[in-house]
Amino acid sequence: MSKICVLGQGYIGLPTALLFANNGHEVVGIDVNKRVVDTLKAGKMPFEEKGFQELLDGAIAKNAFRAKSLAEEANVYLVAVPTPFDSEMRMADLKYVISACEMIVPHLRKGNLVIIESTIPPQTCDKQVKQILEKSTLKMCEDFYVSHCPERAIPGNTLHEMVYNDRVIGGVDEKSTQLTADLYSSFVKGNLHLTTSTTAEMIKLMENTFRDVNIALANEFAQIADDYGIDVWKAIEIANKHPRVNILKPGPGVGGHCIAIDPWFLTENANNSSLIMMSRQINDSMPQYVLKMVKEMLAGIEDPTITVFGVAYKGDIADTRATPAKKFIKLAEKEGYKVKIYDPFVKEWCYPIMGLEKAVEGSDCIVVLTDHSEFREMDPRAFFEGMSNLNVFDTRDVINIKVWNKAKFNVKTIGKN
Ligand SMILES: NC(=O)c1ccc[n+]([C@@H]2O[C@H](COP(=O)([O-])OP(=O)(O)OC[C@H]3O[C@@H](n4cnc5c(N)ncnc54)[C@H](O)[C@@H]3O)[C@@H](O)[C@H]2O)c1
Ligand SMILES: CC(=O)N[C@@H]1[C@@H](OP(=O)(O)OP(=O)(O)OC[C@H]2O[C@@H](n3ccc(=O)[nH]c3=O)[C@H](O)[C@@H]2O)O[C@H](CO)[C@@H](O)[C@@H]1O
Repeated sequence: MSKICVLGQGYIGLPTALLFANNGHEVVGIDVNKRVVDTLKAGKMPFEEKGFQELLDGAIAKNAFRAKSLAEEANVYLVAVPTPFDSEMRMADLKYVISACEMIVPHLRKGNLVIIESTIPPQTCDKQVKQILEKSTLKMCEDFYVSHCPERAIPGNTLHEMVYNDRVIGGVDEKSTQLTADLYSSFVKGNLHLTTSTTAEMIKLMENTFRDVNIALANEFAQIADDYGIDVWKAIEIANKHPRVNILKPGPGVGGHCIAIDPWFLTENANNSSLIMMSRQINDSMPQYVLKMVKEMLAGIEDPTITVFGVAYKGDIADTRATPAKKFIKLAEKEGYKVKIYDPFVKEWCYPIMGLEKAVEGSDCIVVLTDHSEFREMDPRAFFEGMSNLNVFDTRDVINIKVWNKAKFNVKTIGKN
């Protein structure tokens, strides 16, 4: 059994802390946000996902988890704080990782293990983390151990993937790797892949960059297909029957906490990363492309009102971080459109979210930006009466075109025009 201090009680740190607590360890969850700590102290989850509350209840019942604001002595420190993108410098902003490591320094003792789960640029463990932790006067690899164990669970299915995904474990030396592997084997059922810290840092970024570049390719294919008047979705489906082809889906752009950010962590120190940067640019330009297509549909309508269906960054979750919907809405407003929003998952956002009927009232066009399952099954005859014009533009190929055509909608889909 280890005593583990987990710094950062967010989407990643909290479920990780609870998995350790439910599997034989004593865990202290540390967060600088008082609201998070108070909510946990009251036995409640600060955010919702499948299975989280049960895991918290289990950890509390075992007396294996408590939350507080300041770090304390432990055998293991696990860092899961944000690593946002500094858009001005085009670099990872490591201020939270640095402050978390500084919080550990006064408590660091011989034999301790420090694990960074936050996504970090290559060599962060070997350079910045080492430099800060050695302020304790202890020496890395002699007195204390460090590893990077990147988190690769997908939002929406976090718990399952935390337990069943393979894990990459990269220590700054072999002992760090082994200590970390022993610890994670207490709850991980996937394989543990042991490597160096710099390789582990690189692997995490490569995975998300691969996805970003693949989506950029799909988005470019969609625009080419629009020029030729063919259906890119069908074309991708058939191309993917090839045993060595796997093209992802086009859409309104790439959102979320990771895929739109992590590729930049690879470019910050690279001599040549033009493909990665170009892919970022293509994905970031998709809201403009969607607006161009919507404008074509609305030609001739004066002062149009549009209704956005879905502002979550992807389907069936309430997460709006870095959602491409925000850029689309800003561009549409700049164009002079009145924008109303419906999202069955998102309850509060920087723009007001309306009930379905109110959101479509007086609207000239529905623009589907998120692939929520509800949109797949939707029959517009249940709510379209108050609309001024019957147009729908689908950026996710999610609506049932036959059903919408029956309701007399003019339907357009990205990559299908
Ligand atoms: N969310 C995901 O799906 C996901 C998946 C894989 C990897 N990651 C990576 O994991 C890391 C954490 O992401 P997240 O989504 O959990 O972030 P989050 O914003 O949900 O939570 C981070 C928490 O850390 C706290 N914090 C900040 N500085 C602190 C400090 N010095 N000490 C203690 N707490 C501190 C914040 O108050 C916040 O509650 C990031 O590097 C992210 O890129 C996230
Ligand atoms: C390599 C990988 O799998 N990494 C995952 C990823 O999780 P995520 O939720 O951020 O990832 P996605 O589901 O890819 O969504 C991102 C955006 O891309 C859009 N999209 C997606 C597929 C597609 O075909 N066409 C699209 O347009 C989608 O709508 C959304 O806006 O990063 C996490 C943190 O590092 C990882 O932990 C997690 O494993």
